Formats: sequence, C-alpha cells, structure tokens
Amino acid sequence: MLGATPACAGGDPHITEPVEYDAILLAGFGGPEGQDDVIPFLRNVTRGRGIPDERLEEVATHYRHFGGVSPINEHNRQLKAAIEQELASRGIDLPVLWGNRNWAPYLADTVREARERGFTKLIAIATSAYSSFSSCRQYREDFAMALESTGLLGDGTSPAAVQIDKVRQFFDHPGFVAPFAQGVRAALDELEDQGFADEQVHVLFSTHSIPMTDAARSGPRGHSFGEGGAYAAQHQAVAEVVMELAESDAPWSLVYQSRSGPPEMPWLEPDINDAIEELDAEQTRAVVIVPLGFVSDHMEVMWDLDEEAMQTARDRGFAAVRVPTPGIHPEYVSGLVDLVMERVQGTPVAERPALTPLGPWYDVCRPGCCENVRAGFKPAAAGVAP
Ligand SMILES: CC1=C(CCC(=O)O)c2cc3nc(cc4[nH]c(cc5[nH]c(cc1n2)c(C)c5CCC(=O)O)c(CCC(=O)O)c4C)C(CCC(=O)O)=C3C
Ligand SMILES: [Fe+2]
Repeated sequence: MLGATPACAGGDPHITEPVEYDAILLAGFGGPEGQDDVIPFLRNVTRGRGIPDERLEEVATHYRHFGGVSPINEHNRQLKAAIEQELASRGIDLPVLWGNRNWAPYLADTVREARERGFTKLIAIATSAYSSFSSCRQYREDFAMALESTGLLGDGTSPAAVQIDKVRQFFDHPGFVAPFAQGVRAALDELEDQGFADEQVHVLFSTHSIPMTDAARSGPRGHSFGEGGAYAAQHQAVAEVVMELAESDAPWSLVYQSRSGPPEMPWLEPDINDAIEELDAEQTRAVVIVPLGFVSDHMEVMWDLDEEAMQTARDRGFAAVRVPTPGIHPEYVSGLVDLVMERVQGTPVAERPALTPLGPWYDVCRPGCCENVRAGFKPAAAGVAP
C-alpha cells in the first residue's frame, strides 16, 4: 500500500533488488554514563542549536538525579545482543556494529572499525521510528559526517569507500506497534481491575515535541501532510492503529513532551502536562500514558513522563499508568531483523508490512526530506541529494 508516499523526483524510493550487506549498523542517540559526562554530552546534543544555557542546566539535573547515567547506552547494548540472538536463531550471518550520534561509542569510530574489518556495505537501523530532522535526517547527516571525518565518504566520482543504507522509518511496522498495543490493553485491564471503565480513562499518546518549522518540513519536500508534517501525521495514524489493536473505545489524544528552545519559537503542542491539566475531571478518572515516540525507557521517559507527567496526573487526582516502550520486546527485535532482511532480499513493496496508509515508508529518503533550514544543508547518507 503506497497511500500518501507517491514516487516523485529522485528515482525509485524503494530498493527491490537484493543487496549483499556486510554488517548491520545499529545507530543510537548516545547518553552520559557518569556525572563528568553530563555537560559534554549536552554540548554534543545541542551543538549549534541555540538552546538556552538555563535549559541545559535544567536537563543536567535530570541526569544528575540518576547519578549522571542515562540508561540509553545499556538499552542499546541489550538491543544489539537481542538482534544478534535473533539473527543467530534464523541462521543469518550478519555482524552487528553499534555507534552513537552524541556519545561514545561514536559513529566515526564504528565506521572506522567496519572498514578495518573489511566491511564496505552497511545497513543501518537508527533507534528512531518517525520522520523529522531529529529522528531521521540528523542520523543520516551524522552517518555522512562519520564517513567524511574518517576519509570513507568517497569523492563523489567513485563509490563511497563505505556505503551506509538505512532501513525505512518503521513507525507503522507491526513489530514496533505491537508492544504499544499490548501495553495499552494491559494498562486498561489494570485500571479496569481498579474499578475504572474504559470511558473514564483518557489515553495520552506522547512524543517528543519539535519546532513547528521542522515538523512542517518532515517527510519529502513538496508533499503536504498537514500542519505538523509527516511527523505528526505518522504519530496520529499509529495512535489510531494502537487503539484499534487494543480494542478500546477510550478517548485519546496525541500530545507532546520535552520541549526545549527559546519560548518565542513555536513547537508542537499541546504539552502533555497542559493536556492533563485540561482534562475534564467530571469525565476522566484515570490516564494511560503511551510513550509512542520512543523505542526505550530512556531519560525523556524516566524523567519527563515518569516523574513530571505522572506527578501532574496525581496532582489532579487521576490514577495513572505508563505503558512500556518496545525495548527488547521479542516482536520488536524480530521486526527490526525483518526490516534488514527486506533489504537483503529485495522484498517487493506490496509484501512489506505496514499498518497505516502512510507506509511502507521510503528506503531512500526523498530530495529535501526532513530538511532543516536552521542548520543548513549538509551531506546525508541513505537518501537522494540534497
Ligand atoms: C524527535 C526527537 C527524538 C526522538 C528520535 C530520536 O531518538 O532521535 C529525540 C530523542 C532523544 N532526545 C534525547 C535527549 C535530548 N534531546 C535534546 C534536544 C532535542 N531533542 C529533539 C528532538 C528529539 N529528541 C529536539 C528538536 C531537541 C532540541 C535541540 C535540537 O534541535 O537538536 C536534548 C538537549 C536538551 C533539551 O533541550 O532537552 C537532550 C539531552 C535522548 C536521550 C535520552 C537519554 O539520555 O536517555 C533521546 C533518545
Ligand atoms: Fe527522512
């Protein structure tokens, strides 16, 4: 089902020829692993973005609260091990390398290691399911930067010394969606045991807020997905599918969290805390919080949801349950391996699973996909220039 993803400029958006990859590149966000890492990590994340110092100080306290350690690197070590186990159980001989955008092990060191081991064709899985600058293009730019800084980008006339392709954005892949659907069903059952009927529960699907300018440009250039771009449209469509699979008629909404940037810059709204404040207490007695935009229980989940949003809900006298992220759920892990094998085998588009009319998303990002005018154009792997 191609739906809203028409073939456009830039050749075929899907690769249906088999490709012999040498290894999988698991690309993470990265996080600090001790108090001394916190500020240097935050500087890496916000390099050149104009995030106010007060915001960095505030975010630093979230990490300090947990000993300066984000669980995100440990999650990725576990995910890597789980993917390796899934590959082994299917008899697939593909090594898995792991590299981060913002903290060690850095992508540049990982691609250098790849080359040393003789690998020239990598298929990347970024730990991020949706389309936007922060969740797709920035990973692609960081791949290109890692190749450039290690001299492995190639010179434009010869093929890159190391080629990095990327699996499609997997927001509507059944392996990503199933853990959320199961989690919502379990949360509603738990609340029902406590005496709350489905119509007394409000389900809040939460994702990372991004600047409106980034949201509007998410997805391929020249294609309108509405005000919030492909980013908001994908979340809206996945939330609908999750409610269907969870067989629930509970009222629900899509909300945003973890806003940063200067206050005068518009970001996607409503903020989850404002949304909880505005729920009608006559009708609502409980909330289910679904971290729909995230793949693991990292700091944005542990702090912004489990500390802040849960507190906002308690302050209003609501019962509240937070649904787990996919983490290393067997269906998620198996889905990621399926996404790799889709490219290894050159699976026809019609046979690629996708649960919303927006997918299956592109293998090759379209021209201008998820462009960021603030940061300017940079080379990016796994897409059509610019
Ligand atoms: C869409 C999106 C995802 C999901 C997709 C993906 O996974 O990529 C994501 C993930 C994450 N964001 C994370 C942490 C941070 N994000 C920040 C800043 C920002 N995120 C943004 C967007 C996103 N972020 C944006 C538009 C900014 C503003 C600055 C900019 O335009 O670049 C800042 C700076 C301080 C602040 O402003 O909060 C931090 C510390 C962590 C790690 C958590 C841990 O350590 O466990 C993870 C997984
Ligand atoms: Fe993209």
